[in-house]
This record gives sequence, C-alpha cells and structure tokens, in this order.
Amino acid sequence: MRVVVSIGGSVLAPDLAHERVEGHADAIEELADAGCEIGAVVGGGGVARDYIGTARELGANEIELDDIGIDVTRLNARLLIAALGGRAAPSPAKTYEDAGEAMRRDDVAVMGGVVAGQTTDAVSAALAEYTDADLLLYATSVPGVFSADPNEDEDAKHFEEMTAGELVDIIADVEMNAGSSAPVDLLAAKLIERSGVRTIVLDGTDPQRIVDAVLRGEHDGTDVIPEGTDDQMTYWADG
Ligand SMILES: Nc1ncnc2c1ncn2[C@@H]1O[C@H](COP(=O)(O)OP(=O)(O)O)[C@@H](O)[C@H]1O
Ligand SMILES: O=c1ccn([C@@H]2O[C@H](COP(=O)(O)OP(=O)(O)O)[C@@H](O)[C@H]2O)c(=O)[nH]1
Repeated sequence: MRVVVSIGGSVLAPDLAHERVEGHADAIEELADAGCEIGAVVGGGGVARDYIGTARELGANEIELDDIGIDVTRLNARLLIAALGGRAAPSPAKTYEDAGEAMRRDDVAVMGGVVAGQTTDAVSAALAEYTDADLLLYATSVPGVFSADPNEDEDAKHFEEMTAGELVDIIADVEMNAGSSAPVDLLAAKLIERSGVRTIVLDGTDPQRIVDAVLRGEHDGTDVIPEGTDDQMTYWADG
C-alpha cells in the first residue's frame, strides 16, 4: 500500500521539541514496517508564519513570502529526516520525480514545499497523484474538515464523510495568502477531486492516530470519498 502523509508544521513542529518529531518518525517507521511505501510532506507551521510576517512588514511580495515559507518547510523536513535516520532519503525531495524514485527504492521520501503559490497540502495531493497512492492522509491540528473554521465558529459542523467536490466548495471560501490556514488548500482539493485518491483529514497531534487510520481504518476525522465509488473503504489490515 502506497501512502502519502501530509504533516502540518503546526503538528510536527509547533516548537522544536525533539520528542514530537521522534513520535512522528516512529509512526512512519511503524507504517513502513507494516509494508507501506511512504511519502511524507512536511509543512512550515508557526515558524513559517513568523518569518512570513516579518518579511511582509519588510515589504516582501507574496511570491517572495512563499519562497521563505518553502525554505522553512524544508527545514522542518530535515528534522523528520534526521529522526528517521537511514529509513529516509537524505535530503528533502524538490521534485515529485525524486520523491517517487526514493519511494520505489523503499526509502521514506520526505518533502517540503515545491513552488510558490500553494501550500504543502497541494504538494501532498500532487505526490499522491504522481505516485498513484492508495491513500492520502492529512495530519492537521483540527479533527477534520468542518463547515466553517472551528476555531472561529463554534457552530461549525464536523464532516465524517464528504465528496471531493464538497471539499472543493468548502475550501473555496477560505482566503488564500502566504501563511494562511485551512485543513487543505484549494489546489489540493482540486487535485484530490481530479485524481480520485482516497483521502483522510484528521487531528494528527498524536501520531498514533495516523497509524490507526492507515493500518486499521480507525479515525475520528473526515473521509473524503472519491466520487463514483461506494462508501466502503478497504484498509491495509483487510488484506
Ligand atoms: N472549514 C474548516 N475546517 C477545518 N479547519 C479549518 C476550516 N477553515 C479554516 N480552518 C483552520 O485550518 C487550520 C488548519 O490549518 P493549518 O493551521 O495550516 O494546519 P497545518 O499546519 O496542519 O497545515 C485549523 O486550525 C483551522 O483553524
Ligand atoms: O509548495 C509550497 C509549499 C509551501 N509554500 C509556502 O510556505 C508556507 C508554509 O507551508 P504550509 O502552509 O504548507 O505549512 P503549514 O502552515 O500548513 O504547516 C505556505 O503558506 C506558503 O506560503 C509555498 O509557497 N509552496
């Protein structure tokens, strides 16, 4: 089973505690030991937003700000690579081709950002499409996709399940700026819709939830169901 795991910077590195990064590396190793081919894409989190905020005050334009964000995602990717030791390709892949080659070698491929104008959510969806992944999992800081930002609107409704088209509609309303917050960005939602990859969005602050979702199909997040399929997902544990 080929899996792309997108780990938000807010989940992997809200601070630089090494135990948290080790916990995520352990989860990825558990998946690899169970026979999964893994691509991991790491976000920039609060550190990226801090840099972007300062550079915006200094007059940098949005593309320059995105490039700063990409640099931070690659720094975070290097932390995960350090924790994975010999299991990971030694530097963050800068192209989908390099990441795909690493996965074919049975290395864990770790990526940060790729190009301005998007977020690592889109990188994850593109890597899933490029590698024809069986599952794309977003480990973020909220327990899935809601009808509105759950940190802003206490009446926001949680989706246990939604179609990729519904995901596109929800995300289209979220503002898009360097450093902006959304469970997945609009390009990611469109790529998910196009590729039909099975997708889960969950609270990944405890990395064991990622393992439970991939290996056992157990999670409290949101299943994004490819259109034109029935609702029954088959999980690795089912054979
Ligand atoms: N419709 C929505 N459903 C869920 N979360 C949302 C929604 N709209 C905005 N958000 C915000 O998106 C944030 C997740 O994005 P972000 O902080 O960039 O996470 P990550 O670092 O995991 O990519 C949440 O903290 C939440 O406040
Ligand atoms: O391919 C990419 C990936 C990231 N970014 C920039 O880097 C920031 C941080 O990445 P991301 O939002 O994915 O990290 P998160 O905040 O979700 O952890 C983004 O807001 C963008 O400004 C980009 O321009 N292109």
